[in-house]
Amino acid sequence: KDIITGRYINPIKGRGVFAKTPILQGSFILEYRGTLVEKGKLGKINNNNYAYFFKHGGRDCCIDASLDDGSLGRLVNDSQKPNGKIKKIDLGGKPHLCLFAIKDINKDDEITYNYGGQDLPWCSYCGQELCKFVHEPVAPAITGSEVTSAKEDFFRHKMDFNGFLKKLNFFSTEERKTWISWVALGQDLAPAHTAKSTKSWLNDHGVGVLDWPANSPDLNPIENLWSIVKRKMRNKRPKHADELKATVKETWASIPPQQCHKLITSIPRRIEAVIKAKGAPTKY
Ligand SMILES: C[S@@+](CC[C@H](N)C(=O)[O-])C[C@H]1O[C@@H](n2cnc3c(N)ncnc32)[C@H](O)[C@@H]1O
Repeated sequence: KDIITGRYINPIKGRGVFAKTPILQGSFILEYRGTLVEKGKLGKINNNNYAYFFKHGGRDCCIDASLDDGSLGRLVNDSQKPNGKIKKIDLGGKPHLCLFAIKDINKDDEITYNYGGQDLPWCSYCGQELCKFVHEPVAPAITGSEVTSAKEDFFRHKMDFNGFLKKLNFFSTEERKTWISWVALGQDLAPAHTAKSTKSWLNDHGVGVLDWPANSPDLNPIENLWSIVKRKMRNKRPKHADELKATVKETWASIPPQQCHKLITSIPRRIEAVIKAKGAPTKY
């Protein structure tokens, strides 16, 4: 941590790792730390942004760094022109994923390595105007537990859709479409959602909408989330509309991201249950 630091970059890229001092080619930078998960248990790893898959002794393994333990390896971003490379080092039979500098790195440069995918969502904007934005920090440095990523906030529930769109106002319409194409809006068939004006607004703004079967709240984890909010608010007695709004917001913000994550990862089980019940109601 003497030579590197974590820093919030922007709403799209989230956080990243930067050099605090020049780092010479060949130097050890950090270890990608987390929980080692071996074959047989890989199915239990939620497909998260912090899982590093690799082979060890011919077996499929993964370092699951989804738990924020304050280590910086989990914050290193992907690049097609990286200045670092992960090497697996065996210590007493246990693999360690170590990041080394593959070129001289200047102070304040972002540390990156190639995740190994050509079709990762952010690869599509390479070389475009948006690329500059993504590589230029726009926010002041925030470190430690204060670090938040607006994109994660959005995905994990804290930011509402309008907030997300506001952030997207940085971009041209075309660029916006690229980013919005990462997400699809899941909404039921309530008349307000299917109204002509809503549909044309979503269409004009390039927002994809998931196909949604009628009468299927058991497929939609938002229903469980709202029911948690309602339960938590049972004993609250707001006196007027503004107080009600504030209480809903406060209750919503008190739901830990893990709870949302749990609901999201239940989707495959929900789908299986609905198929098994041939479309009839399930326990969800
Ligand atoms: C291991 S995390 C890296 C740290 C992450 N930026 C954060 O704030 O927690 C991997 C995630 O970072 C984001 N990411 C990594 N490289 C990126 C890039 N070149 N452009 C945009 N987002 C990137 C993606 O959301 C990816 O799933």
